[in-house]
Amino acid sequence: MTTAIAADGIRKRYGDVQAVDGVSITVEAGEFYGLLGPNGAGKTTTLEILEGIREPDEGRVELLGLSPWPRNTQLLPRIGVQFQASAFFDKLTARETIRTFASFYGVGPKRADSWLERVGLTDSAGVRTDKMSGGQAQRLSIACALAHDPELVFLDEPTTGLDPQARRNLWDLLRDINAEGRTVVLTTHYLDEAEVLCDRVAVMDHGKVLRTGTPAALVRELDDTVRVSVESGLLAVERARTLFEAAGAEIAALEDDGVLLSVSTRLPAPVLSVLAEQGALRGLEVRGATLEDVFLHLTGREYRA
Ligand SMILES: Nc1ncnc2c1ncn2[C@@H]1O[C@H](COP(=O)(O)OP(=O)(O)OP(=O)(O)O)[C@@H](O)[C@H]1O
Repeated sequence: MTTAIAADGIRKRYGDVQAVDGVSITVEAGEFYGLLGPNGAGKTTTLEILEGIREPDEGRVELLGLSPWPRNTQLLPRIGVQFQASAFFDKLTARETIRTFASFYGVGPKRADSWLERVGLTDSAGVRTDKMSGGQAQRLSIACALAHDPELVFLDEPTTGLDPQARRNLWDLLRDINAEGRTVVLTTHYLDEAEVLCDRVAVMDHGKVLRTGTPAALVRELDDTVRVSVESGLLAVERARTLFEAAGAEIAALEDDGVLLSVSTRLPAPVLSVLAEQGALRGLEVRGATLEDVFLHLTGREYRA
C-alpha cells in the first residue's frame, strides 16, 4: 500500500489555545479516513496543516510524498480541498462557478458541467450562488473541490447543516468518489457518519488523537455488552432471567420498564434463542456499542457534537 499522508508530531497553538497537540497519523492511498471529534477538538486545524494551508509550529507532514508547506504548487493539481464555509462569487450561477474553478486547472466546460451532474445540481445550474440553499451550496463546494479530478480529497464537515435526505445523498456521492480510487479525508462531528463512511478514523479531543482504527475494531475493543430488547409483557422478568441463565447467558442488566423488556449481555446468542423458543420476539431490537460508546470510554464523558 502507498502512503498518501504521513503526519508526525504536529502541533499548533493559537495564543493560549493548544489547538493541535502532537498529532501523528498515516493515511494510505485509497482510504476513506475520518478525523472525528466534538467542536473545538482540533480537526480543522489538523486538516489545514495536512493540506498545506497552515504552518504547524512543530512536526512533519508528507502529502503524496511531498512536503505541503511552504505551499507546494506541484501538489495543487493532485489534491482537492473543500472548506467548512465556502465563499463563492455571489453573482455567478452554479454553472459559471464550477466552470471558473475548473478553468484554473485547464479543465474545460463540458467536464466541469459533468461534476454539477454528479452532485445533483444540473437542475440548479442556472441558480445564482447567493440564492442557493445550504445543501446546494455544500454540493457546489464539493463539486468545485473535485473539478480537476484530484487523487486526494479533503472535506471539512461536508454534511453539517444538511437535512437527513441530503446527508444520505451526499454519503452516496462520497462513497462513489472513494470507490473510484480517490483517497478521501473528512472531518466530522457526526459519529454515525464516520461509522458508515470511513475505513479508519482518528478520534480526536483537545488537540490529541485518542485512538485510530476501523470503526468496527474500536467498538470491538470496548468488549461492551449488547442490548437486546423486545416488547414488554411477552415474558416476565424473573422467568426471563432463569431461562437466560439456564441457557448460559451472563446477564449484565435486565429490566422491564413497561414498554420494553431489555437485557444487556456479552453473549446475545443464547438470549435470542430463548426469546425465539418462548415466542417472545415481537419488537425485537439488538443494539451493539457504537463509536459514541468508544468516545465515552476514551474521555469519560458523553459525546456532544
Ligand atoms: N484562527 C484561530 N485563532 C485562534 N483560535 C483558533 C483559530 N482556529 C481555531 N482556534 C481554536 O483552536 C481550537 C481547535 O479548533 P478547530 O477549528 O481546529 O477544531 P475543530 O475540531 O475543527 O472544531 P469545529 O468542529 O468547531 O470546527 C478551538 O479551541 C478553536 O477555538
